Amino acid sequence: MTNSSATKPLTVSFLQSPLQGKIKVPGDKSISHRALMFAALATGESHITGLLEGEDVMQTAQAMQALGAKPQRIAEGEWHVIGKGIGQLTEPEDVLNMGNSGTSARLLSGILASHGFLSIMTGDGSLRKRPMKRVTVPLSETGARFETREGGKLPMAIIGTAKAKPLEYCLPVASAQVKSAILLAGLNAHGITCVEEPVATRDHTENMLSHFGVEVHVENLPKGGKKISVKGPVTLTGKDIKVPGDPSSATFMLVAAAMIKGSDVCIENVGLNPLRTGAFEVLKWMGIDLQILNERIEGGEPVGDLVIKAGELKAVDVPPEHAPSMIDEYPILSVAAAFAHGKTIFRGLEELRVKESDRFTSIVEMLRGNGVQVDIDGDDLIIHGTAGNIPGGGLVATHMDHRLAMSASILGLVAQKPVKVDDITFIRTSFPNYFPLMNALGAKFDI
Ligand SMILES: O=C(O)C1=C[C@@H](OP(=O)(O)O)[C@@H](O)[C@H](O)C1
Ligand SMILES: C=C(OP(=O)(O)O)C(=O)O
Repeated sequence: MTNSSATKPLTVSFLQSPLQGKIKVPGDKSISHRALMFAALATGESHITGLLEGEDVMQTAQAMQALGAKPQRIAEGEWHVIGKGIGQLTEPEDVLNMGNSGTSARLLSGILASHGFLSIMTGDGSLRKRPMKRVTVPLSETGARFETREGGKLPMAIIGTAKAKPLEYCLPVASAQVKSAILLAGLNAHGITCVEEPVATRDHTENMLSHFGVEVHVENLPKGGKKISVKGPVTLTGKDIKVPGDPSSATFMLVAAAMIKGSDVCIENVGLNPLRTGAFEVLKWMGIDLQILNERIEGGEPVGDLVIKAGELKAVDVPPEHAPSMIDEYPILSVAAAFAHGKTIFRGLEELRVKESDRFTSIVEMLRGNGVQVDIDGDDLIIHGTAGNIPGGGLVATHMDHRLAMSASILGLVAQKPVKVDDITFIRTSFPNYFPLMNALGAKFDI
């Protein structure tokens, strides 16, 4: 299914009517991956509700099954997992295909580094272009071996070790995937594994390890970074996990509602982990009436209901240190910036170049191809807002990137001439019911 070559284009025209109603977005993708992986590493049984059943997470489920754990679907979003225990996964009989999913590939590399068997990992055309050296270089220090294609690309062979050495590593890039890979390798190493991150990134790994009974030590550093350590080998005990709605998915609806006149939308049960909500802050800086109601803690993560009303958007200048808390939201926030009044600057976007597509370039092409002026200054993006008058009329190349496809579809709803999106199929990787939910709010996508 992942390597299916059947593309599905879509043409989107200006939407004359507002978006209204109350919806729930599917489960958080980052938390869903971790729930399946950690449940597989735990002893005993885990029960997961609200799991995202997008293709990326299903690749993780398949991989954990191929490694000997037993993930089983009970009902929509409800899964039961019989774990194997730390160090007890078993050699897969076939290649592990991680599809389009960087999180699956990188986190699993960490787990497999400290298991003493051979695995071969691959992915789809997008994932095979993405850099793996960021995990293979530090993980090699455990004693595991990684044989990659030229340039550190998938497919790769992983020869794990049951006698992994604990690592001490300072992240050269702000990446929760790299941080998590190292911590996961450390779960089955003898001694203290310590990761230092100069800028705080999403902490779902740390939170969920604690939830599974692992002692995780987190030290806040003076300049905003963190030092995280675990002493291996550890034991994880099967648990119940409640996955909150995905804030990254919710942002598509929020931006659409912010731009479309008269809109008034409520999204219930959205994850509000402060290391994920940078986009919500930016929408408020842009002048949008976004309220958070019913804030509560569920399954160890803060959640709440978001209520947004359309309004006038004004330009913002977003500093580089804000990037990790909204890294996946730049494509859709770029559409908001193009619609806004004034010149928006998004600073320090180097990490956007190594996502499902080179998102830095994809965003520039999407906007310029639809009549929006965009300037580039190193890793900064300067978007000249059109004050609600995006010309449109372009064809957006989505490059196997779900977030580009959703962003382009929303661009079409507010542009003067119809916008063509070359392929919407990859949306299934993170947000399988995106179009039905948007149409429930009144988007009238013709799919
Ligand atoms: O850890 C995670 O679940 C993720 C971390 C981020 O990637 P990086 O670690 O590459 O920044 C993000 O872009 C990705 O969608 C999910
Ligand atoms: C970057 C993303 O995911 P991944 O790295 O898991 O492919 C994303 O979902 O935007």
